[in-house]
Amino acid sequence: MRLMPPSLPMLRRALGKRQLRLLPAVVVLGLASAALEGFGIGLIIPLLGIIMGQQDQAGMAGFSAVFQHVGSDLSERDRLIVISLAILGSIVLKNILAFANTLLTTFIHGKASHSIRSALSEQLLKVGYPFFLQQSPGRLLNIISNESWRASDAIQIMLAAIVNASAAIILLAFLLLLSWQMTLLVTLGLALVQIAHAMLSANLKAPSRSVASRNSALASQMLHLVHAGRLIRIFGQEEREKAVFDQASDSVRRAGFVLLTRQGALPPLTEVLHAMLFLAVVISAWFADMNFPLIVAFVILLYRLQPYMRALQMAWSQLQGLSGSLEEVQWMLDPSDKPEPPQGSGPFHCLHQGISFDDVTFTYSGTYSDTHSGADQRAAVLHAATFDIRSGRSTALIGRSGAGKTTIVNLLCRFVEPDAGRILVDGSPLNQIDPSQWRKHIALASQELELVDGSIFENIIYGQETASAADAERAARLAEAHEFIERLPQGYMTVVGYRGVNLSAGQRQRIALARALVRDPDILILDEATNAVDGLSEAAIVETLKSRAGRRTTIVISHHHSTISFCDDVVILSHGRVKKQAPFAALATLSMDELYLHEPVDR
Ligand SMILES: Nc1ncnc2c1ncn2[C@@H]1O[C@H](COP(=O)(O)OP(=O)(O)OP(=O)(O)O)[C@@H](O)[C@H]1O
Repeated sequence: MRLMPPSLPMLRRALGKRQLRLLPAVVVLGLASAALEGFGIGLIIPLLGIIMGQQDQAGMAGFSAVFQHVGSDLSERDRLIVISLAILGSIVLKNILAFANTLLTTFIHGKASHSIRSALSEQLLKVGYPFFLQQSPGRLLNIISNESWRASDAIQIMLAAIVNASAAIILLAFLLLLSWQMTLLVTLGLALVQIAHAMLSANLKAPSRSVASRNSALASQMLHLVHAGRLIRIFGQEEREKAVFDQASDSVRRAGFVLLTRQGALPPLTEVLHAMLFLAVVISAWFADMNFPLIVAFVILLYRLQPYMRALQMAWSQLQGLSGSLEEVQWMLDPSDKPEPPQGSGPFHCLHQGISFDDVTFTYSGTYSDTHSGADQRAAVLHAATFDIRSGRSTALIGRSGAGKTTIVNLLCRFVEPDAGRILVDGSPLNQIDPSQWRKHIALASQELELVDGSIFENIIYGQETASAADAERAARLAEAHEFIERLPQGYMTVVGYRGVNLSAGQRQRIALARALVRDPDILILDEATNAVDGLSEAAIVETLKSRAGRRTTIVISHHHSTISFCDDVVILSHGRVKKQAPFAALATLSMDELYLHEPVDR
């Protein structure tokens, strides 16, 4: 049985140093309002004494006798009024303090929730790119959109538990001062109830995890419906997809039902156990021949204690019920099992001689599902690749589909790192260069890089915020995009929509190319960057690139002869191996198919 609530370190981290410093104030306010409540209830002893004409202190000792003394030098009438006003005053003050505590805990909860979401987004931005190749997007979406909110709920539950625990401690102290024997009985009873509660709560972890994993699967299904709208319709898969979605949704319902029914059994059970305890105390007090006002004060205190104790015990089971969500959030925030971001701190100012791949071997690591199904054995996609990309020249990377061209781009941009071999930049290992400095000198236009949901202008200057409207227009002209942008009713201010859905594929590509060109990069990488552009526009783009070749290092990946026609060098890849590197002029007469089939060089 766990004595600590689950994922406490994660919650502590979410609270942060500043919010943790506010926790003592929560405790003090909780203690003070409970003390006022206990004080008010204690004053019932003299109040009842006056009403019942029972002014003697028979059966009273210590603290209860102190209460019985309150206002004893006043007349009976005045004493009644003063004690009543004191009771009312303590109730008003107690509620003011309770409200102040609500404000404080709400503030802390809001800050902590924000800090969880912010930490999640930071982790997503910081983590090494292979993380996204390994993890299911549905799982990540579920953690950010669902589980993070549940983790926030856990913080609220914990804060409420602190307030309830403070109140319970004070009320127990008052009980102790009234009668230590009876309090011992109460404490023993409460401990037994807590043990029963903790044993039953332990059953909540498994269903909680099951809810979290089924929610991930449902989120994947939702993503699929959103992204595959055309695919589903053209293949007439609506009914099948509906059935798959309903199954995923129903599976969440079933897992949730198990969790909620197990959780739901706890409050009635706790209430019955508390009622039994309450009656046991009343009966014992009667047998012990306690003074009547004292019994009343004790019973009222006990009655007031019960909701706090019940809330504390429910907090325990609620935290257990949220353990699946907390574990998911904790997993995402934990950097220890995540791919590291690229390292290196060396400066990079500009490319002088060139980039060399020296015996580079690379294998994509398995996805999350592969790892879990034991199918983590992947073949290398680059085998001891050795070739040069010379500075100030244009190099074409060609090869059949799956040959490893985009993988080379991923390695160059440091999205992934070689398993063996080295990539050298002007003779220095790339992995020793500061990745952000390196990437500042690269611009990538690729079929996979999406547009952001904003205007065309925002898309062109993305990552180059200092660029002016004139810069954006110049880049758009180079990318053969200016003409069509001008024809749009809102011109450069046209909103492209999510992933650029409002534009054609060729228009999207030209904007992506303009986005790369506006950076005026040292190294320009075009990975199938114009394959959806019409022939005329593509020819014009190639002409532009040709006229500007020599000003920068350009790497072009394409299956079209015309697109690579301006290149100085060509690297031919086949099944992850470099078959040949040669000046393009020497092979320019060969068709793409002939180039792909080119005989390997002897090494
Ligand atoms: N994220 C990934 N996880 C696992 N394997 C991958 C991943 N991305 C690519 N691969 C594999 O790596 C190999 C090379 O892929 P790559 O995308 O580099 O090929 P390519 O030459 O660019 O192909 P294309 O011309 O079709 O774009 C392929 O066999 C592919 O299946």
